[in-house]
Amino acid sequence: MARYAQVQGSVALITLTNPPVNALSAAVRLGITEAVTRALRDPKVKSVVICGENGVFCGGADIREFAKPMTGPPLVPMISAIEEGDKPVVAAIEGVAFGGGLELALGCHYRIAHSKARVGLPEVTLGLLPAAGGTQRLPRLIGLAPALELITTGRHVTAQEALKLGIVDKVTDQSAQDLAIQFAQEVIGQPLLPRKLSTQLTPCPPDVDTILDEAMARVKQRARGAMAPVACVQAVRAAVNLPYQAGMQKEQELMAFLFRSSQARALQYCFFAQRAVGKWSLSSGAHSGNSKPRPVTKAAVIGLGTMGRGITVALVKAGLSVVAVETNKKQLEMGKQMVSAMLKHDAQKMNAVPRLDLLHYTTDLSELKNTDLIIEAVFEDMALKKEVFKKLSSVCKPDAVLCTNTSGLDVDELASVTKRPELVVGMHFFAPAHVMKLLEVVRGSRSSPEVMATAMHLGKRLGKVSVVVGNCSGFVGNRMLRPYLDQANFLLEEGATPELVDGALEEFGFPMGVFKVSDLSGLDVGWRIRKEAGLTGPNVDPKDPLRRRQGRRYSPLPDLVCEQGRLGQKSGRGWYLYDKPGGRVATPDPDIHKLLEDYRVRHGIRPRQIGSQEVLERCLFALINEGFRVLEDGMAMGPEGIDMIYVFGYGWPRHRGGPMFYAAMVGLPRVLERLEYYQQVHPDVPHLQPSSLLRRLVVNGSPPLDKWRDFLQRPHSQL
Ligand SMILES: CC/C=C\CC(=O)SCCNC(=O)CCNC(=O)[C@H](O)C(C)(C)COP(=O)(O)OP(=O)(O)OC[C@H]1O[C@@H](n2cnc3c(N)ncnc32)[C@H](O)[C@@H]1OP(=O)(O)O
Repeated sequence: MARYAQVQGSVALITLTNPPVNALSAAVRLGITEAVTRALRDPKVKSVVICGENGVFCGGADIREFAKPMTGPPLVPMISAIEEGDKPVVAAIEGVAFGGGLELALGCHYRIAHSKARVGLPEVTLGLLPAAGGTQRLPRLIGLAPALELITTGRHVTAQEALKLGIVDKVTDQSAQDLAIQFAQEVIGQPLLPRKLSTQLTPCPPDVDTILDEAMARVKQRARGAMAPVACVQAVRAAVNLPYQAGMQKEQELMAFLFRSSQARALQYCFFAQRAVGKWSLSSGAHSGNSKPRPVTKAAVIGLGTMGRGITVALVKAGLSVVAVETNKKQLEMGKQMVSAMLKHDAQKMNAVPRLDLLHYTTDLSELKNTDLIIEAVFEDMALKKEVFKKLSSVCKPDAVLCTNTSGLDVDELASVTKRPELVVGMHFFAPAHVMKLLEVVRGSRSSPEVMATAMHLGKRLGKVSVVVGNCSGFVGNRMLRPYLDQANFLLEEGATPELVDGALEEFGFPMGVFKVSDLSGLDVGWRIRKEAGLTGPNVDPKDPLRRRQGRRYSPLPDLVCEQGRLGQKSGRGWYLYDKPGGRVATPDPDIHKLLEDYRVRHGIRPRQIGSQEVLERCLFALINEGFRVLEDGMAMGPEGIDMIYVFGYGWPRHRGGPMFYAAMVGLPRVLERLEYYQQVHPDVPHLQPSSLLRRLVVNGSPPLDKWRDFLQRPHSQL
C-alpha cells in the first residue's frame, strides 16, 4: 500500500498505492509508517519524497473505514514522525491532496505541486474537522484568516492559489515527482526546524479576537444547524491561543464529538449516495457499466423562457455548441439578450471569455437537422409539448435524442407522438437550471438504455447530480412535495401562520420555509396547475364542498391568496409582504393574518396552538411517507436517489442526509407511529395513511437503509 524505492542515490521515494485516490486506509498508513521508519533509519538515505500512484497524491482518510472499528496506525503520530525526523521530506502533489492527504503533506517539510493539482481540507463537508493536525498546522503556515476560510468551507484550492497562500512551495507544469526528487537533494543539510510547522507560532494580526468572533458569527449563520463548521472555528481558535500540543488535544476532543454525531453519518452517507446515483441500472439488466452514451457535440434548446435560458447557459458552459430556438423574432431577441448577459456575468466572475460563439439562434426548427440532442423547454402544457415533439420527430435526424424538460407531465404520452419513442427521455432541470445541481432523468417505458446513458452522461458533463427516476406524475421530487405543501396549508387552516411554519422548517435546516419558497417561485404557478387539475376554478365539481376535492381534504387558502392578486415576490405580496414588487425581504403581513382569521371564522375552525414539532412531523413525515410509496412503486432506484433529489433540488439540509436517511435516523417505528396518529386525527388526508413498505420495514425490525430494497413487493422496478 506504500512502495519504497531509493532513487538518485540518496533519496527515498515513498509512493502511496491505493487506487483510485490513494485514500489513507489502515494498510496505507501502515505502509507509510514502515517506509518512513526505514528511510529515517537508513544512513544512505539523506532525504525523502512522498508521492501518490497514478497522478493522485491522496484523497484523504479512507471514509469507508469511519463506520468500522479503527485498525492500523493512527494518522497523527504517523505525520508527527515525518515532521520530527531529521531528514527533509518533500511531498510531491499531483491530482489532489485532500483532507488527511493535505495534512500528511503539511507534516512534510516542503510541498511541490503540479499546476493542475488541487488541495483542500474538505472534512467539514463530511461533518468532521481536519483532525490529523490540519487545524493546527494550516493556520501556522498561512495565517489565521485564510486558514479559517479554507477549513470552515472545505473549499478546494488550485495549485496557483495554494502557491500564493503559501501552502505549497513550488508549482510545476512538469512532473511534480521529478521536481520533488531534485528539490529533495538540493535541501539536504539545510536547517529543518523552521520547516516544522508544529514548532511555529500562528502569525496573528492584532485584531485576532475580532477575526475569530466574526468567523464564528458568519459560520453559524451559514451552517443552518450544522455543527462541524462551528467546531472548525473552535479548533482554529486553539491554534492561536494554545501551544501546539494543547491545540492538538483540543482538535482531538472536538473531532471525537463530531465523529460520533448523526450529522457526520448523514454527510458521509451523502458523499457515497451522490456517487451511487451515478451508477444507474434498469430492470432490463441495462446499467451504467454496459450502456454506452451517444456522442453529443451539438445540442438544441426549444423555448427561451426561464428554464430554457438556464439550460442553454449550462450547455454552453459545458462546451457544447447550442442551437437556441424561439417561436418568433421578438422572443428570440429577448432570449438572446438574457442568455448573453448570463454567460457574460458568469465569465466575468471566472475571469474568462464568454463562449457566445457556441450559440446559434433561430426561429426555424428545420435548422435542427444536425443536432445530436434536443431539449424541449416550452410552457408546461401537454398539447403544446406534443406539437413540438411531432415537429421535432420529422425535422431532426433519425438518431437524434429528444428530451423534455417537463416537471411532471407524462413522458410516454409525449414519446407516443414521435416516430422514435425509444429516443425520448425526460430531463427535468431545476431553476435556475445553470446553477441548480439536480437533474431528474426520467425513464419513459420505451426509453432505450443508450438514451438513458446519453442523458446521464450529459448531466455529468453539465456538472449535475443526475438521478434516474420513473415516469409518474411529478416524478419523484414534485410528487413528494405535494403532501408536504398540503400539510403546510392545512396547518394554516388549523391555527398556524406562514412564519410559524417557515420558522420550524428553517430551524430544521431548510434555507427557506415552504411559504417563502412559494413566494419566490410565484404563487400563480401552482394556481394554474390546480385549475388544470380541476381543484379550483370553473372545472371544480359543483358537488364538492369548498374544503374537499376529489374525495379528500383540500385547502383553498392558496387560491384565495392568488385571487387577491398576491402572487408572491414578483407582485410584492404573497404569503408575506415585500418592500416592492420583486423585493426579496419577507416580512409577516397583518393582512394575511386577517385573511386566515376570517377564513377560520367562515369555516367554523377553532384555531389551536401549533408547535414546531407538529409542523415538522406533519410536513416531513407526509413527504417521507410518499418517498416510501415512490420506492414501493419502483419509481426510484433506491432511497439514495430520493435523498439526493431532496438535498440537491429542494434544499433539504445535507447534514440531515435527505428525507429517507432522516426517517431511518428518527427511527422507522417512530415515523410510523406519528403517521398513524395524524391519520386518525385527519382521516380525510390519504397521504397520511402509512405506506405498506414502511409498515413492512417496521414489522421486519427496521433494517438499515441499504437493505430496504429487499422488502419491496414488486420484483422489478419501473425503471
Ligand atoms: C483523523 C481524520 C483525518 C482526516 C479526515 C479525512 O481525510 S476525511 C476525507 C477527506 N477527503 C475528502 O473528503 C475527499 C473525498 N473525495 C473526493 O473529493 C473525490 O473523490 C476526489 C478525490 C476529488 C476524486 O474525485 P473523482 O470525481 O475523480 O472520483 P470519485 O469522487 O468518483 O471517487 C472515486 C472513487 O473513490 C472513492 N473515494 C474518493 N475519496 C475517498 C476517500 N477519501 N475514502 C474512500 N473512498 C473514496 C469514491 O467513493 C469513489 O468510489 P466508487 O466506489 O468508485 O464510487
